[in-house]
Amino acid sequence: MEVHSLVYPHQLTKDEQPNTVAAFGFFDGVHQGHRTVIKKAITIAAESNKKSAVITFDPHPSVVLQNTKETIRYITPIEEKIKQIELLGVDRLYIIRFDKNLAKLSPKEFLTHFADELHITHIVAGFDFTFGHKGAGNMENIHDLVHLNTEVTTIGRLDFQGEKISSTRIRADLKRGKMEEVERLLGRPYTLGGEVIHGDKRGRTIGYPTANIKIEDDYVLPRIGVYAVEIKIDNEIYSGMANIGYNPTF
Ligand SMILES: Cc1cc2nc3c(=O)[nH]c(=O)nc-3n(C[C@H](O)[C@H](O)[C@H](O)COP(=O)(O)O)c2cc1C
Ligand SMILES: Nc1ncnc2c1ncn2[C@@H]1O[C@H](COP(=O)(O)OP(=O)(O)O)[C@@H](O)[C@H]1O
Repeated sequence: MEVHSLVYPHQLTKDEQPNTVAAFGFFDGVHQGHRTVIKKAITIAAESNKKSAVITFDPHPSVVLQNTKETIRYITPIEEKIKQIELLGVDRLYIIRFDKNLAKLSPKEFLTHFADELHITHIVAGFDFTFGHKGAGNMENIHDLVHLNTEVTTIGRLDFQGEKISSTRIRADLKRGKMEEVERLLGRPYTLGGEVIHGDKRGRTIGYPTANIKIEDDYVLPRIGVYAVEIKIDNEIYSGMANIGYNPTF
């Protein structure tokens, strides 16, 4: 997968880009709803002999729009999101930096710059996707805003047990430790990654070799507790137990 990080205004031109079908959205979690949108773009691309792409943003719009000093946490911080999107078999990923200038673009300007000028001739997004200043562009008015030759496919709402599958719902489930539900909504087990660092070397003395994982990316962590886990080290999978929390005794 080719990954392109773009800042508005980008310098790419239509002639340099392949004819592309792109899925648009923030895609935090790359959950079942997101996968349906992305897979649709891949299918259309294969049928029409075009390249498939995902257009996403970083950081989350709320960082810029609400001017928050709080660290925003993600189900899939950007590196994890890249990994998950690549696993779906997407040809190209465009990561657009969400900043104040981007937020000012009208829906029409947004489409001209990030669809037409990237040679995107087919846009795929979910029923509730919005774009442009104050989210004024949506999947209804997009038909009046896109280039005449650009096609649009809208994916209907994907539910689980009568409720929309959404990043907000998954974040809430992670915080409550409802990991089975998280897995169903994501379509895969929740994963996080980090570097193994030295601890107090206490575990090995009681028969449990431990790996202390330093989480540097901004993950939404599951509720404090002890979890059954699988650990991947150098492409080898091990079964284990993980403690998310503190050392109350030491
Ligand atoms: C089987 C097992 C039981 C543990 N029980 C406690 C405990 O009762 N209180 C505590 O503060 N930490 C407990 N720990 C956590 C350790 O203090 C330590 O944080 C952990 O093993 C990772 O660091 P290490 O590199 O020193 O092994 C336990 C760890 C293991 C593997
Ligand atoms: N449950 C769903 N069903 C259909 N499309 C969805 C669903 N959830 C998200 N999408 C679509 O996926 C893309 C990314 O959505 P985003 O706003 O990041 O998701 P969320 O609603 O999970 O916060 C958008 O095009 C959005 O419309």
